[in-house]
Amino acid sequence: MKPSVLPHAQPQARPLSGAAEPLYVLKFGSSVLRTIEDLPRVAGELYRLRRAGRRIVAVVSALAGETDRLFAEAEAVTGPVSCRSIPDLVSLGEERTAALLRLACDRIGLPAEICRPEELGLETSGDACDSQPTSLDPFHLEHKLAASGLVIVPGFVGMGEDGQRSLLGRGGSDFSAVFLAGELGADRVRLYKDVDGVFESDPARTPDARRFAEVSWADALEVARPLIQAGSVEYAAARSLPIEIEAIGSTRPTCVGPITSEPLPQKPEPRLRIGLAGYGVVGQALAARLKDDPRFEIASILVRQPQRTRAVPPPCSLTNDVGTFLDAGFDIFVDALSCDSTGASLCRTLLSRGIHVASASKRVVSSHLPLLAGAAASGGARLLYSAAVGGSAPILETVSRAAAQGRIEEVVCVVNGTVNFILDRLSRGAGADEAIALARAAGFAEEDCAADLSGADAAAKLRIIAHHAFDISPQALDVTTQSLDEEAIARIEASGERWVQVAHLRRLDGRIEAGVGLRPLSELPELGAPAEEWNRAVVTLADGSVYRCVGRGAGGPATAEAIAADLDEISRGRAGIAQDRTRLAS
Ligand SMILES: NC(=O)c1ccc[n+]([C@@H]2O[C@H](COP(=O)([O-])OP(=O)(O)OC[C@H]3O[C@@H](n4cnc5c(N)ncnc54)[C@H](O)[C@@H]3O)[C@@H](O)[C@H]2O)c1
Ligand SMILES: N[C@@H](CCO)C(=O)O
Repeated sequence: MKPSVLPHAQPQARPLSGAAEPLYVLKFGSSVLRTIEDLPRVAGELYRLRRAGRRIVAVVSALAGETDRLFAEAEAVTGPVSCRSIPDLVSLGEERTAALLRLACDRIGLPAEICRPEELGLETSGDACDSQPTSLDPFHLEHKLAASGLVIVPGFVGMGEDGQRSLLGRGGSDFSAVFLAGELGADRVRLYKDVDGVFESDPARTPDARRFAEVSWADALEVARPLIQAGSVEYAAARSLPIEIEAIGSTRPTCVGPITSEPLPQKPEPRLRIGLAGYGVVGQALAARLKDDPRFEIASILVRQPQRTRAVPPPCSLTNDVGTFLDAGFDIFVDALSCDSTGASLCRTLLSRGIHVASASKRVVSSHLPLLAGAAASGGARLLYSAAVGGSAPILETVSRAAAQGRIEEVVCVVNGTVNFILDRLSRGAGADEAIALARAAGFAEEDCAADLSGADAAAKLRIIAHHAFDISPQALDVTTQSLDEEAIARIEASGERWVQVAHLRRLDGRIEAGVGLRPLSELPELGAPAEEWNRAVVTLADGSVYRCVGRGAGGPATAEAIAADLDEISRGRAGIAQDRTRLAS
């Protein structure tokens, strides 16, 4: 059956200005954003893709049931009288989700902007509550995208010919996303659903339904009508625009595009088992983050004191015995320990046995990287450690991306959340002891806070950054440090200025100069204004091009998100994960 194609206006697709990074338009509807409990997984998916260097327009629907509730509320006021202004009320559902999602992004240190209906430039025609998009003026959207790389757009709403809000008809957020993708010339448009693609029939009712890897626009209109809004499929067909349909965390979207392939039976993927060492600030935040992720199961947790009460109930029993910890059997080891010797020895042993490792410990990674990389190579395992540097600020990814483009000349960064937090508070009149106590209470500081204050923590991170920037061994780098001691604090307080602990790497006379020092922020305009525990990095190449990134440098949720993205990466390469868990015992 051929789709009936609506007569949409078809302006030429325009790439966004300065479009270096691929642009993805993603849509999160009420099947994946049912309640506020679902926000962390959606924010995590956005974080994962931003970290991988994608620019994102994220279109959201109202939370489940919200649109019906708002229509009913409107009707309670209007009765049978037809009112043009119903979209003003009903579109609040999508605006609320956009604001909630931005909060969830902020919590994990992912900058995002919201493009409100009046700024979006999406014009519509037809009935106010069942309109068709006709054109897009992306001026504000482009501006916001250039500023943060992630723009959240309330779906389902546009502006009618009379300049008032209009609605795109039920399921219209799909249409918002596909239309924006088409008009912006996006590299991908993906609609996230609670099912992993398009099936012959609803897998909730027919569990053995087969799944399409590819389904044509016309066939999608036949088999996937309840899943994808028809208008968006018709628009995509008219523009020859492929649409991806997938569940969060999936690696195999259905492509709704030019062809239909034979559907295949679904094989559920077994969960990946995680051995989590450390159940403090980071370990507990990771357990909370993975609670509803069907891909992972925390199988074993190693701690110092199993009897202590924890704020996040552990998903399995805690042990302080390494043998018992290992006996549970797992595919991935997460190092969230404060004890370096235990962490280093477990990482090395497990990597050599083929167990993948995600580490949050800059001390372990900066001191043992060549050894650990060797163990990973011999065991055929992956070693990831994004969380060890910058918390959720994707500093290592940004540096690696820059290094792939050209010769790095300089890296200037803020990489210690605790010190940045303290200096920020000092500049706002707090006393040093109070600021340090607040940083500790927030879970930013190391077990021994002296490592933060002395610059040793930043120096360890700088060594890892240098490895990614200049391909040198972390241990080979000499780093000068300056301590935030009483004398420095007195000098900073007397200056009345905002100071930063800045870490830098610079090519100088054929060697790499590296240092961690305290400077007034006014001397470092390129750093912007990193507030509280936020970290940032500015990477400059020999040709003058500049790469930047920001994120929360410390704290449970941000650090756990970086680990979750590492776990996601491991899960995506799961073909390489051996299923023989007896390796642990050997
Ligand atoms: N807190 C942060 O903001 C943050 C951010 C990024 C990285 N990190 C790193 O993550 C790791 C954990 O940090 P945290 O803040 O969660 O620390 P934490 O002190 O809150 O927790 C440490 C955990 O390690 C366990 N532990 C310590 N020694 C042990 C031993 N010998 N055997 C078994 N268990 C042991 C403790 O019982 C505790 O569960 C550290 O390497 C830290 O540098 C922390
Ligand atoms: N103590 C560290 C934790 C993140 O590595 C900091 O404050 O930056």
